[in-house]
Amino acid sequence: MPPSSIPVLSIAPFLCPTASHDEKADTAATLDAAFRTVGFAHLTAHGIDAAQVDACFSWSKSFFSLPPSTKLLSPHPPSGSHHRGYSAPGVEKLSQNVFTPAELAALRAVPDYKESFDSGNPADATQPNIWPPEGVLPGFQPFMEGFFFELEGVVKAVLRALALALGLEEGFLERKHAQALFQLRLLHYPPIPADMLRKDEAEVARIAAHSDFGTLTLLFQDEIGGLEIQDPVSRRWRSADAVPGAVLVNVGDLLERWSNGRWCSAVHRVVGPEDAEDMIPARYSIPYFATADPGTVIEALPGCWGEDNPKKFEAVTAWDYVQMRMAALYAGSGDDDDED
Ligand SMILES: O=C(O)CCC(=O)C(=O)O
Ligand SMILES: [Fe+2]
Repeated sequence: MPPSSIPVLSIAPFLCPTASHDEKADTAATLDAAFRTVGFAHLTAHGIDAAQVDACFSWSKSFFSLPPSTKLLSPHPPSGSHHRGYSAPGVEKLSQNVFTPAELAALRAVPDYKESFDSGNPADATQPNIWPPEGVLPGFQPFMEGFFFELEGVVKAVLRALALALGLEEGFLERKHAQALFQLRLLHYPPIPADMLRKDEAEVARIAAHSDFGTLTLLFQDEIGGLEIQDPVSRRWRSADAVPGAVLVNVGDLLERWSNGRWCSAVHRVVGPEDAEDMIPARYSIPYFATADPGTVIEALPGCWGEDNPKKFEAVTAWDYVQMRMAALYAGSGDDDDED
């Protein structure tokens, strides 16, 4: 496994009102290059206090440590289109590290061994938040609502950089995300026997290889590791461990389409850490999924097509695109997978 070669760049020029045009242009060009080749970048100077990120991980641990029956008081609805609340991994006794043959068999039946809690913009009427009942984890809801809006600020800074990279007016992409119908997800991968996650003969993944649906995803992860990104050209996997103080950002499928394939939505997965022996420890991560406002028409952006580079995709609204992807995801499965 080659060491991570995901570019690390400061997004500060798009958060600082006094940044010069040259500083912005440099950052925009670096981000553009990263998204054209890797589809991912580590962003430093993103403006979110380390203490806030730590606090979010603490809330996540507190939530997932609740008894299963308490977590299920804020259940993710059975439909795939309302992405809020708690989704269980489908096996019981999550917190135990002792696996009986029956439990191992149950584990094998679970494609992605993880549990999650999703929340979104409190103003999103189509997907209302589903919080734990009053008295369960006081302070959790206000923290998540505040953190949601902090992360919105980072997404918007990235969108300003991307617009500039295309020679567009800086607010062009940001305005297409004005409603901020985004999704903040807490993810917990419980401890699991190491041999079940061996890459060659993996029986379950922490999260199977996939690409994200929307425009951009931000990701904070703990130090356990295991996130891998597939190189879009060579198809080789490279590890994408956390860079202290940075947030990872990646291109989603909608942005790949919108940019006419200029920016790549790279396939990624979470596997067991390489040096794990008997048990792979728990892992926590915090993805934040951004997408364009539902009525936005997604067709090749200016600067992404021309005579030598024709439009590759038909125009579609952001809403229709998500519906189309959801329909494909849930077709025939009859279950409630929670892919983003
Ligand atoms: O847990 C991680 O590090 C990655 C999560 C992810 O890729 C996703 O939820 O889409
Ligand atoms: Fe993902």
